Amino acid sequence: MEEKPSLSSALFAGTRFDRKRFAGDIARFRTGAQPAAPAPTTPDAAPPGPEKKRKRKSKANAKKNSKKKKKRADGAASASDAVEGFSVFKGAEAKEAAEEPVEVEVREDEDSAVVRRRKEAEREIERAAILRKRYDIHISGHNVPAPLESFEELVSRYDCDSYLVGNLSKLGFQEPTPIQRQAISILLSGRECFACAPTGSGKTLAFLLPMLMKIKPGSKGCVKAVILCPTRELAAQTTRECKKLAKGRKFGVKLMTKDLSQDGNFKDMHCDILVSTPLRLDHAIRKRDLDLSRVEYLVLDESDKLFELGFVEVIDSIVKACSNPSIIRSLFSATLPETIEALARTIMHDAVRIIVGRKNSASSMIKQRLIFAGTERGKLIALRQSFAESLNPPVLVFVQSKERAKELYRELVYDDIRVDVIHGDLTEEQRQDAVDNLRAGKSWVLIATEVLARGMDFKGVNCVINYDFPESASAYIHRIGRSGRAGRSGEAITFFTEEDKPFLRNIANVLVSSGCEVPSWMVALPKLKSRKHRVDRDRISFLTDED
Ligand SMILES: Nc1ncnc2c1ncn2[C@@H]1O[C@H](COP(=O)(O)OP(=O)(O)OP(=O)(O)O)[C@@H](O)[C@H]1O
Repeated sequence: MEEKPSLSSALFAGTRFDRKRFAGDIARFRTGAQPAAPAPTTPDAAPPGPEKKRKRKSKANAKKNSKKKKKRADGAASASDAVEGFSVFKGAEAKEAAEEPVEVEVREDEDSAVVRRRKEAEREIERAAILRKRYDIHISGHNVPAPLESFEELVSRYDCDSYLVGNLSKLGFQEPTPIQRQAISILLSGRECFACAPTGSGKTLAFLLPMLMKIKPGSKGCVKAVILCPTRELAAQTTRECKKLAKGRKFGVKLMTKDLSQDGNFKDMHCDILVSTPLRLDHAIRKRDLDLSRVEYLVLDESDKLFELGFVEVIDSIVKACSNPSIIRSLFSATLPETIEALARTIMHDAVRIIVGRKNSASSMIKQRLIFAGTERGKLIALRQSFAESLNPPVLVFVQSKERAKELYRELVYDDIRVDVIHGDLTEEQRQDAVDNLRAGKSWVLIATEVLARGMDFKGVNCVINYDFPESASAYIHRIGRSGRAGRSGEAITFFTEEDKPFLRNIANVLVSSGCEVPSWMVALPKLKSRKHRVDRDRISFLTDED
């Protein structure tokens, strides 16, 4: 509890007025209108012809005397008190010249231009609201840029390099997903954001694309962007995605491996974008003199997980090491617990909060089922039965600990299915092999602990089985979110025993909020104080050690 103030102060420090970042706001203040995009030059905006001028002159003369009087009354005060925006129009020279009728006309033209721009801004706001409604995007924050209508707007509105647009198309991304529509425009306008969008909805591209558009490939020893991920597997996956998107430009994209963290010579390394887990990055900062003072972008992916447990202090020191005052920080996750949100709400400066769909809910693409298996033995029988009836690989099976992962693997390895296992006791290579084997179809079933629950993108995982009941609603949402990604449908089966029954309510509520049916007694169960559900379970394995 002690860490929060220091973390937050570091995370959201640097709230001084940044002219570069708020150039849009300054422009708006100057014109008095609120254009979300540069005001188009329409024929209406052209200066009036001579005939029009003569007609206006007589009208203007009628008003002139009263205006003159008012001007004199305002006098010196208006000149000296002029705030930045007004001084543009109210310099001493301009005042003298305003005695002439033609200047009054100019002012009228200016007035109509202001009105026109205001109308344009209103239309822009309306258009943005329609887009947000269509894509179920909810925002809070002021002057939030309009969501993208299409990837083409990256060029027309933000002057995106053609190589990047080409890469999007090569990757098969035709339309931005809702989170991409909103988060990209916000980050490109130089604003910070914290974003919550369903699993598999394209959050990775939502932070990679603006990053690649804003930073320039540079020289040795200058890290410009840092992406923090809670697990090594996710960091490796994000590095791969980033390289694919950056193809054609000489960006140095580096994954913080164990070796790099312990022996890396960062001063001589060309590394524009660094992807890491918190502990490895912290180690490199402290022991290898990694300089992060010129980082322009900091992304905390799976941010709620990063803030959990022992990571808080580490994240705090990383955030402090990224000391560039113009840094743009963003937080992304499919779950945004109230504690993290409350922290961000009170202290994030000028950040926009984006929620796509309903906060903390499962992807609507997943068909979810809860199955009562009675006992631990019952779960093993139910699993085998389900594989016998229909095994539609790839399948992910989640258990609550590495011991149980090993036990279940020993059970299933004798069955006629291609099964593999991943947990924290394996080497980094073994873990990566397990992931690659599932991706390549060499294994059909992968037994996993929580290490695979966050962010991992296996195309076409058809089914997630929660062999062990998840410890919280957010763990459930992330686990089952390994299926039903990028618009595909998926299935999630969760076994529960007598021991899990008191904890069913939380998960049943997730099912209800994503439109799945559950028996009414489940949601009527009493609310528990503890949100975490950790059970000492009987061993899975019925084999003796000699077997
Ligand atoms: N605009 C797009 N059009 C089509 N597919 C996309 C688009 N953007 C991303 N994808 C694909 O969608 C899948 C899921 O994306 P991603 O891994 O970024 O999801 P996520 O929202 O980060 O999920 P999680 O919360 O589980 O981390 C990936 O396979 C990615 O290639």
